[in-house]
Amino acid sequence: MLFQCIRRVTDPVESREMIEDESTGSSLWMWQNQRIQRLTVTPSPIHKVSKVGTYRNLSVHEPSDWILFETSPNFESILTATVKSGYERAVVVRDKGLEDGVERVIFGRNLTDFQVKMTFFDALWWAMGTEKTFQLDRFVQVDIDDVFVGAQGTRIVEEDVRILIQSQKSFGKYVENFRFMLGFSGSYFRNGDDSEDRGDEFLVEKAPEFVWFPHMWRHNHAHEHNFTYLEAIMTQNRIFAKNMNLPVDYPYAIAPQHDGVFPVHEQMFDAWKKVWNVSVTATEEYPHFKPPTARKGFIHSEIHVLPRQTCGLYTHTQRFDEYPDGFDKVIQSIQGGDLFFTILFNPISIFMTHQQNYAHDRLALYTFENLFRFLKCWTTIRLKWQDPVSSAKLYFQKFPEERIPLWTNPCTDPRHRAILPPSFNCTRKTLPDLLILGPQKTGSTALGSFLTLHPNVTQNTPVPGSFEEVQFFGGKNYLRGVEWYMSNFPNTSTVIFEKSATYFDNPSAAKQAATLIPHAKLIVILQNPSQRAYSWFQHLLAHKDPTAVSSGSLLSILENSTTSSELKVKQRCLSGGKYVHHLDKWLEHFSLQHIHFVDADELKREPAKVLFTISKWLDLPDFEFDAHIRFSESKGFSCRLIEGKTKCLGESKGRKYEPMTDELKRKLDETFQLDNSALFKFLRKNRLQIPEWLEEAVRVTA
Ligand SMILES: Nc1ncnc2c1ncn2[C@@H]1O[C@H](COP(=O)(O)OS(=O)(=O)O)[C@@H](OP(=O)(O)O)[C@H]1O
Repeated sequence: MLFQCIRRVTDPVESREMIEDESTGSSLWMWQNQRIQRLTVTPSPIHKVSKVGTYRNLSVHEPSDWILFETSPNFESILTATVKSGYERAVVVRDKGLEDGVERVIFGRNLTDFQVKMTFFDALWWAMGTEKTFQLDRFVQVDIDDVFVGAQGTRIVEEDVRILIQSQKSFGKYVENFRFMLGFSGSYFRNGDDSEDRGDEFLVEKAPEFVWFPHMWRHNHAHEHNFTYLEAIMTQNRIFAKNMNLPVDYPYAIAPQHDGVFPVHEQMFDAWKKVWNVSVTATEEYPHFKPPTARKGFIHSEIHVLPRQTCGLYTHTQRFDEYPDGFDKVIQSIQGGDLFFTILFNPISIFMTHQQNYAHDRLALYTFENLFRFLKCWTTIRLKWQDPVSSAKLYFQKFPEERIPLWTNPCTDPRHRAILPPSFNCTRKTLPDLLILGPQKTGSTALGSFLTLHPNVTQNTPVPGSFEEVQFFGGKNYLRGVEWYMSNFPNTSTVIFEKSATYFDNPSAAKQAATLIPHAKLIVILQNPSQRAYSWFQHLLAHKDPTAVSSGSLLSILENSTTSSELKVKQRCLSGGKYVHHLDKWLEHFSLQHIHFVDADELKREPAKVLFTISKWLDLPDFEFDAHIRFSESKGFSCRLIEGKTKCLGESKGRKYEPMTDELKRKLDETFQLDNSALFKFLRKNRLQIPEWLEEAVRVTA
């Protein structure tokens, strides 16, 4: 409620309490504990989806707990109640802002009533200023899965098919171009009694009336099979479709029980593409079956996965009186309940139904006819059908942020674990416990190599093409999926870590890492950002980066960058050093207790001490790092001692180059001044060790 400070007076006519807002001095008056008889959507610029002029009479059993507003030239009703005495008052009022210059929409009640709820969303869209761009089109697709699957006595017969065709035509009144989409597993064709077999035959005779899409040959669970087998059974289904002249016009398929779509079974995706050229599917499982309102889409391996909705009907719901919890639940869901709002909120709704819902009492036809009618009656939205390829295009245009999936750990979710291919071995540890985030050029390789000296610690197997790093989160490898990520880690019970110095300043890495490995610990190395930038520039020179080479110096890049390649070099040199800026992202997803900071200078100076602290933090048994790390005079850095031999990092780590000029150092220190001071404050506030270089940097600029 907007109003907190109120004055009560008693209305002599209705003996109800009238309340005046004193907190703002507003002249809005309201009535408490009202019973209302009718609700009418009043003309107003705010209504977008609610159809103006529609009204409904409320039952006498409705509670008398409504708060109503008195309208006036300053406050106009946008949803009007008629009360017993015949007076009209506002359930939702628009404050035109004439008193204090602020326009508002004020609700006197919670959002349980669907008209109030619709008005609330209209008001939200209005407040966000979306009224001009607001789209009223809603695309609806009704899939009838398993048109041939079902036990005898549950299946459709010829008459059901006739009614289905009629309904498809009559639904066209509400949904432009409406077509039912029929999913088939050919092996079950003519698997019923005589009348049901005739039903199947008739459906195939009438095949061109519908849009068809494949499941498997039988009701196969994809996760149980490899590519070869999946290819074979899909091909069988394809031959069936060809022999029966089923028009499979769109590259759309549905996996039985969504098995193989999420968690992704790569081999099913490959077989789909090879046999059916599939580019669109839908699932209820991403990111998870529950809650249905949070379902999303994603694109993987060029297949567009759209979210799929349930409509309260399942294979066992064939008759009105058998509906679990009573059929009233479905009616409530249609009449301003979940089903109604599913269509309202989603630009594209793909509903799953089954053949059985169109047999016997034909509950699906009842449900959708009433749902479409109800929507048509109460809203201004335009219901349409379009093919799944167009829907996928539209969906990912509207929600581009959903294109890249957010991988979860299927092994920790019983529902997902049950449909995992055997290649996902959840009995062994497959994901890292620790990430060394970098940033780049801070000594992350040295730290990782020293850490592997501990017998209870293992690193990922080296990945070719990315300096041995996995570079999964926030990078191209992320698109290769969880199974690929897991394949980089050995089967071991020790602490597993990977270091990808690209993670720290990547904008997507924190969220992706937290979604897959929420309990992982993280290490961040704090290197003087000026030194880090210079080291990165040396790295570019060593790799003969044309922009770095032609610029002549980092100073020139900092001062004169204009071209996009120069700006990119500049950004790459500077970005990683903006510690607090990037840390904010990681701290959105991980607690500070999960993050350990290493001073890069200390790592160079006293690596064994740094490693000792880390092993304590990781709860590892004591290990004498001292005895396994030696300083190499020729390298100028500490190296591992393995079987008596000094093993230093390669030439690209600990390069020999001229030190920074004073001028460049000044310029860089100046550039990082604010970032350094933010890092200093952050560490001090959280009682974390402040590196000497940072103390110095802040002192100099203070
Ligand atoms: N023990 C040891 N051996 C070799 N190098 C060491 C060591 N400790 C820290 N360093 C410093 O590490 C810098 C390279 O950092 P990274 O490994 O994080 O670089 S990378 O981003 O992974 O390429 C590298 O930067 P450059 O000196 O510019 O080559 C080193 O300064």
